[in-house]
Amino acid sequence: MATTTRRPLMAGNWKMNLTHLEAIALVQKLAFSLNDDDLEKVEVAVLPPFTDLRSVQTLIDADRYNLAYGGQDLSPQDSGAYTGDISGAMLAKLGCTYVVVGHSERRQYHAETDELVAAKIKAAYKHGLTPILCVGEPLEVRQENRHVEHTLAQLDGALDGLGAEQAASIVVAYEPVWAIGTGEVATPDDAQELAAAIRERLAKLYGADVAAKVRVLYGGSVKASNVKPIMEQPDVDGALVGGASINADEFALIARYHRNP
Ligand SMILES: O=C[C@H](O)COP(=O)(O)O
Repeated sequence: MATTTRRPLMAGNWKMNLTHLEAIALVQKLAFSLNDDDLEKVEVAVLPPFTDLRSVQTLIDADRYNLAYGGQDLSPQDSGAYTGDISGAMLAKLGCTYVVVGHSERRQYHAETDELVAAKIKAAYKHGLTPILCVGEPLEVRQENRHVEHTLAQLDGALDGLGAEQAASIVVAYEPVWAIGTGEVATPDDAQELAAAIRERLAKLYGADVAAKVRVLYGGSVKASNVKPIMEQPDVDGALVGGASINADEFALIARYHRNP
């Protein structure tokens, strides 16, 4: 496998939390908790609800914070009669770098299929956004020891029709559903097993050079107290953090995990 230096990404998925005023307070606090050295070592991104994005954009631009941000979902369509949906063009106009695609909560509560996830990934690239593609198995699949094949099938489905040039910049988040919001975190070995399997599949699909560039995150009950051993795994390049990311102090500690003893 080709080796390359991948800058870790710590992305905070706020889910359906925080008003735009609370968003401003959190981003300010987060920015003050991280120094230039932290932000050189680790890329830090926030993924607020759509209603917060304009405020987050204005604050980050005005104060020149070295923080990235993005949306939690996008429509596969460019525009039109799709009530309640948000297009990639709208997110791009707000200065978003990232967009989460295929989160298990979207798959569960909005019946998102792999086909739809693949279409959303293409829409993200069309509008210059970097997808954070979420894959991962539910508890019963893990209990049947089919977690690797399940997760790789989701990956194959999501990447269907995607070229190597675009695949090289995707971010893949391995999120075992049983670890999301449950307090039950995967072991560092579990995270490494799937991160390595994802990279291997990317190498098979796109070649070793592409696979070596892709950042693979772990997500599921990440906290300041458990992030370091997960980040020490060779194929884990960051974390997609849910609950702990809406507390600025905790998320800052996660982002500067490298300072922890
Ligand atoms: O997107 C983030 C994941 O769903 C993890 O959420 P959590 O950290 O609350 O378990």
